[in-house]
Amino acid sequence: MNENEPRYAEPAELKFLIGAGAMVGGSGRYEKYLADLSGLYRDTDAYDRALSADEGEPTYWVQSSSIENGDGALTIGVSTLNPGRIGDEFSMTRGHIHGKAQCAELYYGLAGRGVMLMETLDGQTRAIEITPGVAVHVPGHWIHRSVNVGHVPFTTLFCYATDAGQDYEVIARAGGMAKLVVADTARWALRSNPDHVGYLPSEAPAS
Ligand SMILES: O=P(O)(O)OC[C@H]1O[C@](O)(CO)[C@@H](O)[C@@H]1O
Ligand SMILES: [Fe+2]
Repeated sequence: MNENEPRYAEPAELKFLIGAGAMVGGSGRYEKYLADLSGLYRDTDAYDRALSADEGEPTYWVQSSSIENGDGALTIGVSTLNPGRIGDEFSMTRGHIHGKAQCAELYYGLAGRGVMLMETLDGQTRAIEITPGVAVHVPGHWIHRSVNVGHVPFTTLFCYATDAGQDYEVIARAGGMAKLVVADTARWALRSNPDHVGYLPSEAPAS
């Protein structure tokens, strides 16, 4: 280490502008647009129609604070997912399992109404609704995806180990997650994904 480099990371103050789905004080930001989400929704005709009517707003955006690296470091941030439907599936994130599959994650609802859809490689599913004040503690080894089942942007605060990493291939190889979150008289319901061919437990990212 260079002797002029600070020995410790500088603590960060993070301000959550909840109505705006924004965080001040972070170090990174990315957006995902509908065009980036090809193959995510089962109804490809509905996806193509939505894409041709798309006005260029991101489907979701993520701001985060990562102030150190390596063992023990945390990434903290805010993720905002716009409402909408493609066919009868609600607007959702890509979903992933952590590259270090044993790493857990916290999601805390700040605004809107969403569902955290979680699945294991051996075929278990859980779906927990998140509204402001509700947190979901996602354990290691669970694939997870946020879904906006409301009418307004769904914003969560998240926190995970910086070196956890995200693996998107496990879902892609399985033909999507096992369950879809679809519109229903009870607002939302789970339905089996006809294209899902099952996860292979041996496909878990190396931990
Ligand atoms: O990485 P995905 O699956 O596109 O989803 C984005 C969400 O997951 C996170 O990457 C955190 O794991 C957040 O940034 C955000 O809430
Ligand atoms: Fe995650």
